[in-house]
Amino acid sequence: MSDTQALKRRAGESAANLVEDGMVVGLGTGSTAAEAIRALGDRVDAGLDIAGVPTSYQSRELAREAGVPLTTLADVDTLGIAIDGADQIVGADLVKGGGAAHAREKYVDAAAERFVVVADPSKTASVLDHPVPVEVLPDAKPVVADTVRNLGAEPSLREAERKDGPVVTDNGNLVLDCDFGELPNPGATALDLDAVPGIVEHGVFPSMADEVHVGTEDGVTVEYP
Ligand SMILES: O=C[C@H](O)[C@H](O)[C@H](O)COP(=O)(O)O
Repeated sequence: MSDTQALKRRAGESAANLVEDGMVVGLGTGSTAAEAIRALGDRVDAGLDIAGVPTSYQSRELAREAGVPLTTLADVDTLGIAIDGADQIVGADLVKGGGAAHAREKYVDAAAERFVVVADPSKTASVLDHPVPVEVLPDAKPVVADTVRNLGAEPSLREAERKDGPVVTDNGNLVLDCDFGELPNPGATALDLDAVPGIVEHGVFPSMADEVHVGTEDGVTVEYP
């Protein structure tokens, strides 16, 4: 395991330890959330009684492998906690969607009573400036690209690494990575993008994190932004 992955594991285990018997847990996507899912699987093996709501194909398959029972939002009354990674973190503001899972992540993370972000130290910053992943309906790509240019961003279609052509999300859509430079007011950028027809969801998660667990060489730092 790389040094960075070991830090992600620390963060994931720390968040997984917050989960209590009887809880429904939102299962985030990505290499850090994966560590939390594996740690939850170990706790289920030891007798913890929970159900997980996956946010992607990846998190569903990983939860199955780890032995975490699964459910859906439609089948539960409350979601006690969601554990998810992030591409960049400034206080409670996040940019997410490096794995193109941000649409499902956003409604699951928002539905949780407690949204816990897990990360390695490279994810924390003093200002958000990560390109914003924007999931678009395929036919809407040209008009959404024009609109985000008018909003001041440079969009680029996310290409797949191991297939010819673009990334297609779990929902059958495309992703435009939109470089706005700095995002001094993430809430305003989120509202701008919310209003664009053809956008399914974007990766600005303003004021959403309740807790941030960062794995470090010495342990885990926990912030309550
Ligand atoms: O779409 C993917 C998600 O938003 C991930 O949670 C995010 O990209 C962070 O992933 P990782 O923990 O692998 O850096």
